[in-house]
Amino acid sequence: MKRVIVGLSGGVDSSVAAYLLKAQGYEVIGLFMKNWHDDSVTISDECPWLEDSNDAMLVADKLGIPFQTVDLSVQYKERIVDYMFNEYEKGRTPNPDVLCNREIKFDVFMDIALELGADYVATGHYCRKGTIEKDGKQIHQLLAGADDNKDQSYFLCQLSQQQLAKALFPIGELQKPEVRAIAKAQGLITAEKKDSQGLCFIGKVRLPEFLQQQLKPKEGHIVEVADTFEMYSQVLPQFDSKENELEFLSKKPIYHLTDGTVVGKHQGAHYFTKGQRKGLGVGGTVEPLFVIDTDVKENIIYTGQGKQHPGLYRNVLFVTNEELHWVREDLALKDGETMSVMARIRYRQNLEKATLYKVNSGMYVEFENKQSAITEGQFVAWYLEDELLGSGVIS
Ligand SMILES: Nc1ncnc2c1ncn2[C@@H]1O[C@H](COP(=O)(O)OP(=O)(O)OP(=O)(O)O)[C@@H](O)[C@H]1O
Repeated sequence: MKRVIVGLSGGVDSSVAAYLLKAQGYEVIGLFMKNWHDDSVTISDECPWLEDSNDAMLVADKLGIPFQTVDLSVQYKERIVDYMFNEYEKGRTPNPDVLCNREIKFDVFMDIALELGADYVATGHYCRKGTIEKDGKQIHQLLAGADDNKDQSYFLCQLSQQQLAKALFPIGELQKPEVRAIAKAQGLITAEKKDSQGLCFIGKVRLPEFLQQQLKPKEGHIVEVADTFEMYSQVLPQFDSKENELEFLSKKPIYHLTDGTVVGKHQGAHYFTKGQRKGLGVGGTVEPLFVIDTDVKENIIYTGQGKQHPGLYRNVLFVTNEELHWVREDLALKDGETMSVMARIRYRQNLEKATLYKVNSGMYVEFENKQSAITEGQFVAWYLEDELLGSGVIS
């Protein structure tokens, strides 16, 4: 009998994942991980981890499976929390959920599971795994979940073939209402529990409060840039190669204090992210202000009025070789090669038509349509139909 360790979070999805595996005849063990140490960064009294671990235990009890808790707070602090602060400090916007899967759930947690004799690690993610044969080798595919509204393949975009080989996603073929119905029919106490917010570690705490614990406030200007501001010189230069054109288009414009009007003050440019609307505290404009860029060195936030402000839009982005990852290693582009794909630059964004251009120093992603708020530090992930092929950090 194959042994599976399920990451039981105390939510409905992993509860049902555990139930399904047991029904399929696996030997199932539930494992809850504690990510927070009470004296590391505080995340308010509202943090529900105790309640969650209790729910996970009750689910395991109901299903009649063994249950354990592991404390991964040290690794979590090193690999996720510190990285978060570092990235924000540099003016980039990290994605802790993607990282948590690569570094914790499918690494530290997976190693513990394998030591406990598991053949597989299962989670309650809405995605599917496919396996194909190519040149006599087994290749694992990361496929979108069947529920379009819930697909979480994006969060797993940094997984490797080795990690996928040991992963199972038991609820990937189901729709969320079906998952809830199963939980209800089985009398699992998580059946009606609200979905978690996505930010796997922040719990109920708000991001600005979290960041303020380590990043010191520093007053600076908020500048409004007019939508007539020339982002690029009016006449595009003549490009002698596609690569030069892509390089030019992938560069964000560099704004200066004098490129707009000072309209307010902020408490630290590193608390803000591109595309952000809330928290600027500047009223009286015809349309709301959006952050179009942050300059953490000069501590200035550049904003523009309205969602359509040209400063928010670009259609080319770049990923360095160091931050380029192929789930499908066998399809990795070589220098000079291109590929037509569908891509997204954030979770829940619709897939958009794009072309990948591999060059010596990294890879360009050129979208057919301009994208709003392409943000440094976030992940771009590319797909062919419902298969996620690879991903990279936007640089
Ligand atoms: N504290 C935890 N301990 C063990 N596994 C976890 C924990 N948090 C998340 N997981 C695993 O990762 C999966 C995805 O986590 P996420 O935080 O996105 O929750 P979710 O999609 O709301 O799922 P759920 O309803 O199971 O909480 C979970 O289904 C679970 O298998």
